Amino acid sequence: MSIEVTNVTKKYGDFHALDDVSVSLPTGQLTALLGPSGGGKSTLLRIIAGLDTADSGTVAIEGTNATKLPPQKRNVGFVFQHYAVFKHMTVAKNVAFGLEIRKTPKAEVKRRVGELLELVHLSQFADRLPSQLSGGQRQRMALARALAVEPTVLLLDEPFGALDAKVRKELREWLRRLHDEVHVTTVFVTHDQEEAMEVADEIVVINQGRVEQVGSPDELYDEPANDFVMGFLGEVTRLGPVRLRPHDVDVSVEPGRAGSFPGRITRLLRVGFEVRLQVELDPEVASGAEPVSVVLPRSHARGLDLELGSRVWLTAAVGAVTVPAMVAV
Ligand SMILES: Nc1ncnc2c1ncn2[C@@H]1O[C@H](COP(=O)(O)OP(=O)(O)OP(=O)(O)O)[C@@H](O)[C@H]1O
Repeated sequence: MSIEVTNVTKKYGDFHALDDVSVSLPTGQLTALLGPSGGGKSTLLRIIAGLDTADSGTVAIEGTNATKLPPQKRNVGFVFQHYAVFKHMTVAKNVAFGLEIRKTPKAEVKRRVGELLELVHLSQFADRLPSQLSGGQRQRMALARALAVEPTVLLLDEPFGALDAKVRKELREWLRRLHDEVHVTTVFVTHDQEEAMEVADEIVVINQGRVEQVGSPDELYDEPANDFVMGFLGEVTRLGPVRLRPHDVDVSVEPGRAGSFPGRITRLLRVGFEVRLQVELDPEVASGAEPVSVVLPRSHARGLDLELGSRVWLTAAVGAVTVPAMVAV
């Protein structure tokens, strides 16, 4: 394991920002710390980086107990959302900075900076100032700078947070490819589940200072440990005593299936190749419950001849992922 966080607790006054957190992050992996705002993701990242200290618990990096080591002795590189670049230095100089303060020979610095700029596709901008780059290019420069000193671990705190959706998406794909090329153990913080699902090998879901679940994107999506994880990773609806994904609700236009819930379509929306329904269940089976959300392929909806007001019977599809609803009907 590259990073071993064991029983870490961090309090601010009476408030538990992290409450007995333990996680193991394997070498060479790209891990996302995912969770809602204020959940403790950045605090955990800062404790791994050595920018903050835990009240109790330990952090080991590549087998070395790093709990009391200052950041510069941990061999970690980091990139934060509002990265402090040296505005008066060129892109190449910014990337070279870490190597120069380590007294790396000039020729070696030049070679390494050339390689890194190529890696992040900024070779043609080597002599520009950071202010002459786009936001996405600046973040790539920040990554090159963090990678320059060949860190054991790369820590990224919402690295693409301040960028617009399109650039964000491009950088995500690029980060994944970069990671596949250099294989440095990388941990990044995000509150965006799509970003985590798309980029990470493994996701650590953090909420209210605790780890809710650790797993691959598929594991989390298909086998959420609890209601919170399920709801955080995608749309969820309630059908009687369970919660499930809207595309896991089966629709029939005839009664008779065991355990089916009768209702009426109160909303029908075609979005691209799918149809989204809202179904109000009959009061006898679900008095006062929220309408059930259902998503089905357009061809399927057409086959059933569904319209606004149609009577339907809903069941959980065979093999659907379900978790118990908080309050049973
Ligand atoms: N220096 C501090 N003093 C007091 N409280 C703090 C401090 N730093 C963080 N906190 C609190 O600790 C909690 C966790 O903060 P943290 O920044 O780790 O959350 P986060 O999950 O990274 O959220 P976000 O996505 O909004 O950055 C928050 O409620 C925050 O207000």
